[in-house]
Amino acid sequence: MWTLVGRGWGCARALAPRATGAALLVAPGPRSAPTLGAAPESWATDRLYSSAEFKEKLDMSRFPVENIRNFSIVAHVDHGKSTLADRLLELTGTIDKTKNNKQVLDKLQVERERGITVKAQTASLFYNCEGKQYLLNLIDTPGHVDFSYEVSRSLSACQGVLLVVDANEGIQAQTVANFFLAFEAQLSVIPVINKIDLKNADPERVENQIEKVFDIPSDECIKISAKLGTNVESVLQAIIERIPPGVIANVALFDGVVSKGDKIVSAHTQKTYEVNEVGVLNPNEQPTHKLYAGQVGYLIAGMKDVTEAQIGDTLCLHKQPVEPLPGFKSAKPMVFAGMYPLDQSEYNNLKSAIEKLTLNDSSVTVHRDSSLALGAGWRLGFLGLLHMEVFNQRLEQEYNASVILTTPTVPYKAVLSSSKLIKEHREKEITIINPAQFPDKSKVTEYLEPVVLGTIITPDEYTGKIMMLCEARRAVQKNMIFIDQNRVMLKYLFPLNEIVVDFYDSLKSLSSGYASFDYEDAGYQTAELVKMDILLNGNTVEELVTVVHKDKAHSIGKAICERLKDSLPRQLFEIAIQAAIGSKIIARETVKAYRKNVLAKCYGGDITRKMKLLKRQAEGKKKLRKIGNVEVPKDAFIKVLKTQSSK
Ligand SMILES: Nc1nc2c(ncn2[C@@H]2O[C@H](COP(=O)(O)OP(=O)(O)OP(=O)(O)O)[C@@H](O)[C@H]2O)c(=O)[nH]1
Repeated sequence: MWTLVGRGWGCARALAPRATGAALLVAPGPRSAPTLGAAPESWATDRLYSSAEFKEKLDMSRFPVENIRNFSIVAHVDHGKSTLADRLLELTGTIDKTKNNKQVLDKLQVERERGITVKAQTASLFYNCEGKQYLLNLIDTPGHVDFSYEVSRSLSACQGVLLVVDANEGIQAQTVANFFLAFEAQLSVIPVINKIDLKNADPERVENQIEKVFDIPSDECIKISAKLGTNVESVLQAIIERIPPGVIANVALFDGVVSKGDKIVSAHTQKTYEVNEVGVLNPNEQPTHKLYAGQVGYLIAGMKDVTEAQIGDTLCLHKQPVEPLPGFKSAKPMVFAGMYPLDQSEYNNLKSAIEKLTLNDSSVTVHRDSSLALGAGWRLGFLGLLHMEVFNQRLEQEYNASVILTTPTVPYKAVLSSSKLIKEHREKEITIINPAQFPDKSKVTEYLEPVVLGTIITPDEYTGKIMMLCEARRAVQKNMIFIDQNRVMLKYLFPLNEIVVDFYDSLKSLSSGYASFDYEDAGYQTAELVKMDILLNGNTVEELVTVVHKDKAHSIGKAICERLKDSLPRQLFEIAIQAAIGSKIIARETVKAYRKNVLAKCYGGDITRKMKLLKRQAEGKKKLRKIGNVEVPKDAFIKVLKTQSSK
């Protein structure tokens, strides 16, 4: 039996060009490294494992479980994971040293542009140590909080991690989060202090931080410069010595052999497929005909779309059913936003672009939605704000799509008291991802909002300002320790909606960029939530209904009214813009009456010019949405919907 550990980018790439039959990445592959795992014994050890000759003769049956190590590299953003991965690939001969390799595992355009890793990549390295040939499966991981789902997914396939820490910056918020993910998964953690070549590097200080925060003896830290390659060989040694041999890898074979032509069944869908191809990723797909227990590889079967290729699924031979292995926790969207085509005629193109992109990123949830002002569209769920931005950027870059993305919201819950509503929803506790569906207070026992446990690491001098920022965001302090003489680690419980829009930017700007932030899901807490309506001359604007915390209602309502005032054109009569909770008005702005005379500049009697101007005015009106007697241009909605903030 095999478990489907990841689909990865490699899989999606394979899916797209093949019109029929789908690629199923059973094992996101590692890149191979130097040593003669399966190479003919006559080969010199420095022979490149990237060579065609090696790949052709690759015989995976020659790697017993005790010679396999599955590991991930985890780190805070920019601490050097990808650079270390490049060096490991070079050192093991997987890629050519002479080629000035830079972030070989980062393949998406958005990754190269933003310098971040979004999708976990993997590579099989072959390494020769003291006469033994090892297969090291390296699973590179994203750096940003939003993608910690990819991190956990990678970790579940490993027995150990390299925890990379920048020798100058030291432990950052995400280092802490990643360490605990690995610790909880009971993995061996090898601390690697990187960038020791930097002028301001202070590896001893970082060693002490590691000992203090993670309780790892400082002499276990390996000090390297991934950029220059200094001491990277010791990392390979440590992988072999400190990480236990592993059976499970990214697409792990737990038992038996899988071969081309085998009939397999998915425990998740119960569908049967024929295996068209198996192999390893070296670094691209390299067919091997067979994969054996303990090995990691990929598999191509006739799966038609990603929903059939569930991460964590168990695959087994058709005639030998097994108990499914425990699956992986699926990613849970934490941020929801509306997405609409800029022009409705683009709806179908955008639909197909979203479908293709979600093939590659199944953690995005998609529900059809429509808005009177913005037309037909979708409500998408993302893992976090950066995830949302990256998705949007990929739509634009890879599919040339122009979209309107509305202000993100979080999933609230309501415990219902009205038996009619309970019957309607078939459950007592409902999740609300669309503010328009927020149930009235008279029908609920309580409302709940998602909370996260945030970790902030900052130089001491900014602590005061940061504490004020956190308090303004309704956060509750849980812990505060000095991790060395001048760095503080703060832990706060935040309502998710308070950090979803601009918390990270505010934190960065008030700490001159020095504070780092990470968060983990901490469930739900009771909250005094209210539904806020925006009215134009007494009529509710459905698009602008929001759910807000009672204490923030006034400031948010005021901000929306002001923005709407700035973006609404004057009309022939006065317009009252109001924010209301139930029948109570909490904010108001007024747009004065005005008549736009498009003919004002037409002196004399050129009738054709006058007609043209009147026609243009009429066309402009088509883009307006009438709310009561008030005409609202689409642009006004876009401005308000896109810039609303949680303050
Ligand atoms: N001086 C120095 N710079 C390094 C070293 N290792 C990495 N860097 C630089 O640090 C920056 C970030 O390195 P990456 O390898 O992209 O970091 P990463 O952790 O993979 O980043 P994410 O994918 O965004 O999480 C790059 O500009 C690297 O060139 C090192 O040992 N010394």
